[in-house]
Amino acid sequence: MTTRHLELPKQPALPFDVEILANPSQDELRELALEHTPFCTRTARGSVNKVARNKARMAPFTYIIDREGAPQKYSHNVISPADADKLIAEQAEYIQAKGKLLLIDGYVGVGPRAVPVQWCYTLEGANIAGMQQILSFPRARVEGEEAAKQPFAPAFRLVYTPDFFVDMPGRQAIVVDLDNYVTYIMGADYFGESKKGALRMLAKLLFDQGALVMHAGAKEIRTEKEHLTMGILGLSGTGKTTTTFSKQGEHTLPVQDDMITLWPGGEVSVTENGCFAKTWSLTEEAEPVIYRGTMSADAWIENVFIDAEGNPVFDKSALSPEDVRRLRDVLIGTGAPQANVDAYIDGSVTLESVVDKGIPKDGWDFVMWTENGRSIIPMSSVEDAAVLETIPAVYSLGILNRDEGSDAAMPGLVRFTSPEQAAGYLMLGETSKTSAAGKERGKTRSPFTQPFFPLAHGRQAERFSELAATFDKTTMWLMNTGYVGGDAATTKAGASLKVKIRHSSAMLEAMVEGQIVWTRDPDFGYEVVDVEAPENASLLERVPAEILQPRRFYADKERMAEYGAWVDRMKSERRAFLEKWKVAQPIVEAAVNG
Ligand SMILES: Nc1ncnc2c1ncn2[C@@H]1O[C@H](COP(=O)(O)OP(=O)(O)O)[C@@H](O)[C@H]1O
Ligand SMILES: C=C(OP(=O)(O)O)C(=O)O
Repeated sequence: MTTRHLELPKQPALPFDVEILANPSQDELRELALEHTPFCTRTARGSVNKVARNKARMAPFTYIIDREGAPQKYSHNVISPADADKLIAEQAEYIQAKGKLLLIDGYVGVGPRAVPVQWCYTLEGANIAGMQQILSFPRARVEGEEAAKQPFAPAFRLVYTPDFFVDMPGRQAIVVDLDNYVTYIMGADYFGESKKGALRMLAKLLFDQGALVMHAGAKEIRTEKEHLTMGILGLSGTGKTTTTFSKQGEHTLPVQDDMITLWPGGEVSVTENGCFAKTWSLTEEAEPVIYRGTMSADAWIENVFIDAEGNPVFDKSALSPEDVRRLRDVLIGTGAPQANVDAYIDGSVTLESVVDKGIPKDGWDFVMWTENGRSIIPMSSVEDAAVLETIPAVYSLGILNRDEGSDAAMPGLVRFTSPEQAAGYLMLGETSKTSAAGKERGKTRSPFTQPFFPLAHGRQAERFSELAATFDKTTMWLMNTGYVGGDAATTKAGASLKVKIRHSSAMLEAMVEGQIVWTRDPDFGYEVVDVEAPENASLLERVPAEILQPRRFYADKERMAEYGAWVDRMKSERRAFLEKWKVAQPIVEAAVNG
């Protein structure tokens, strides 16, 4: 297969008359961060942690410049060119007044489909620059040593001023210029805006060139005969990173944990030279690569709780009044109301009075540490990583749905029976909201699990259908990485089941090895593991039958009425969602009835 080279836009010269600090070393960036980034400290392990105001990406404050007066073309909020120009001019004044700009030149992707990107930060963003330098591919690797000494010609630019507050909702704005491939980030201080800023523009650029950038991890599967790629889509927090790094026998090599690009013929290209991993409940035993990377001296971490001795703590939840006293300046400096902080310290307000079922009331978020702590892990520390320049074609594509709640009835593993059915479920992008999505809980649907796809979401379904028609035989599947019949609160009492990482890994392994005997689900027409088939006995030793077929769980617990209500509701909600996006009728029918 010949790889077509990309048509790339070209950025004009930098429009700022300031001192440029171009491509400092990691050590220099660490020193700059410790000096200029607020609430950035060195941990006892030697790593650098930043406590940020934003604990997640801010979709409501992200605006695409709409030059045609056609907001329906985009999936994000839009902003008029005049309003955008005003914000961009104010940001330029801020940069002039600061007098210095840090540049990180690098690539999104590697090999012939790599896109050159210039990330620009005022000095308070030095930690973000340090993290971004690791996740981007270095010029020398893409261009070769000699060419990398020549002036850089970026196709995309990001201008990131974390502490420049604007007169907009939330005092922040992420302004996306998809016509000129520049993103301006003002008043946000979360690293995810930096990486997703470039990846969002990549999604537009490559969509126009016939591909689909997917919110998906990937792993390479090596059998004696073939090398193949498995793509794993999922909303934030559903398990892409965990599944990418879990092992299925000795034959799986991690490729990417967040975004891949799918091309005609099932060709795959990569985007990042590492990952921005979650650290919540991290243990060495369950996630050795992420744990060791996070604990290493040269790690960049964000929003991780650091104890009084300077050590990272990954399962911190409620803060005690003593914790809050110690962290008073950090908490107030990152947005906690001072009066509330002091009332908590002096004991006039208690945890129980401001937290309801684990969710803090407005103004009291600071009493519960965020579950969206993060760490940057370079691909170079992933010992068994695949060769990223040459990724084999996709042969297996799945979607993760972290189901949760009394009506969590998605089977542990589903195999789709037609490309239309798979396209429908990908378009539905179902999951239960996770910590990474902020305070919101409950079921959500996000087309292709990709809320930051900038063009109208329906276009993802169209493009996917076109691409799927060019794939070789590709297995498409869904895994529930959450619960059956309940949530964490009900699992201990046996009223629900948790789909554990080892269960998911066992199901994936059996599927990769082609060992599973399937049976048709009577309600939805997709296939599930046949728990009666003797060929599936070894999988059943590792995964409960009630996870493989949740209908059995509801039957055992005499909850079939609930199960029946779930089936009816899913059918009508799924149909309504797909019809709202004007998805083609054969896809709607295949997703609803099989
Ligand atoms: N069955 C499972 N599969 C994958 N992750 C699971 C599972 N059960 C629990 N988890 C936990 O859920 C979280 C998933 O997060 P992560 O893999 O970072 O998601 P993503 O990369 O999609 O944002 C991890 O903390 C992981 O330990
Ligand atoms: C960083 C993000 O994605 P993920 O949680 O999938 O890493 C994000 O959506 O901001």
